[in-house]
Amino acid sequence: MSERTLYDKVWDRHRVATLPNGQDQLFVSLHLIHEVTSPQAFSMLSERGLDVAYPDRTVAVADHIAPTTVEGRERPLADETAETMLATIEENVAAAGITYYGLDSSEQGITHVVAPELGLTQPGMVVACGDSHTATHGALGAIGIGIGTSQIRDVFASGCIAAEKRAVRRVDLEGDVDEWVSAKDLMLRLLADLGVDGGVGFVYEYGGSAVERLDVEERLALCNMSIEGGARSGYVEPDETTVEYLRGREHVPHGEAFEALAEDWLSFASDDDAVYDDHVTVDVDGLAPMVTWGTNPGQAVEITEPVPDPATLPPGDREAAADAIDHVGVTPGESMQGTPVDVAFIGTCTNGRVSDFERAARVLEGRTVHPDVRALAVPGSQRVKRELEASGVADVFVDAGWEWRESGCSLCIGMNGDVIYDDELCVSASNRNYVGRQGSKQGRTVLASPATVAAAAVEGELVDVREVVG
Ligand SMILES: CC(C)[C@H](C(=O)O)[C@@H](O)C(=O)O
Ligand code: SF4
Repeated sequence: MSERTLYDKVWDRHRVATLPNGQDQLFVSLHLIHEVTSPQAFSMLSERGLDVAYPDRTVAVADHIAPTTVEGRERPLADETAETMLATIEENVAAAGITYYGLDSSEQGITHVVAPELGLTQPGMVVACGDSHTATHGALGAIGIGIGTSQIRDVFASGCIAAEKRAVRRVDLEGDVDEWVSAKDLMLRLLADLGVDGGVGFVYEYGGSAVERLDVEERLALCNMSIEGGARSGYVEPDETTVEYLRGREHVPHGEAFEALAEDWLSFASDDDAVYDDHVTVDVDGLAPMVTWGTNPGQAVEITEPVPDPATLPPGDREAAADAIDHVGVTPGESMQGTPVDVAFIGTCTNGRVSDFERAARVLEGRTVHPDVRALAVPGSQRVKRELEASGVADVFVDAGWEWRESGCSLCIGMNGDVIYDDELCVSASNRNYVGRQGSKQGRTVLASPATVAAAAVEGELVDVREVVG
């Protein structure tokens, strides 16, 4: 059969049945769980006297509440709620026989960082997780689906979810960009163009010259923020870059078995004559580094551009824009350059991987954090942390005056005690900037790439990283 997109192919491979209500019953290849959204689903399962059907397809981590200091990880945790969440997932995974990367595991980290780096996520899979950033896994040519509590229960009980097939929008990002402009910048451009609801009802297939050149870590950052644009899933077709990324990883086979599997993986790429429901092309040629000016990820501009005057925006966006401008304290008509920064944060399932820290370290080399800035580096996983410590990148951060922490979600969502205070402004390599997201209602979050965060940490204000590295 031809004319199929990757989404069609993965869907067809995993569809078990069509249900009476029109939804499809979809078999889940890999079920990732974490301490925040799994407890209730486990309770629902035991209320019905059911066991986890496929413990060997389920992998658990502790990430959201993970303290990021060694002392903070001592049990019981200081925060009672966090301790309860941790104790609950420990009990549940032990009873079900599920692999668990807890706080003392050398593989602990954020779900969406751990699964790709261990080769658990593979092309052609359906990856489900009770977390909206499950789209991340699409970077490897899988379909990542963020699911709710009752669906987590369903996967536990049957290995399947009931799901509706979405429309596929091909999103081509075309053009050449500077080496200091990353996937995060491309994504913020796309979000600014299409808005945070622009992708509702769609799955995004990312392509075009600017995407083809991205390595897998960059593709992970891109797909990660699909949900910020309203698309439940987003993916990049598997290619040789994908295959080489997975070669040698812990959960993929070796030798001939790998070559055979790789051939199957590549066959999931969309057919040349694949039919799409919609097609968007974004010209990213010469794009400057992006920053958000508001309180949603689509309120973003190039660092060289002015913050828009709400009156010039589409009528439906004006009120939110005016509120955002008021909250963040920026001036329409002026660029974000020169905005003072209190906190700098690099980490998360968007930009907490090895290459993110490496690129930021190139900015930090020989420079120090501005005296008014608190700078926090939180590797996305223990594996990322180890690798950066072995290569000397961690030393660059520490020498520049950053706090070098243990892995977890940390300041992305502030559930582990890492927060900003009062009306502090945090320039952050994370994916969400809603009011209160980082733990303070008056707090302000500016989303940017790791390189831009590093440059701001050094200068004490938002700057064009290209000027800092000169
Ligand atoms: C806590 C969790 C359910 C949530 C999500 O679904 O994404 C979190 O990871 C986030 O980023 O807001
Ligand atoms: S790092 Fe942030 S976005 Fe990612 S799973 Fe954790 S809280 Fe959610």
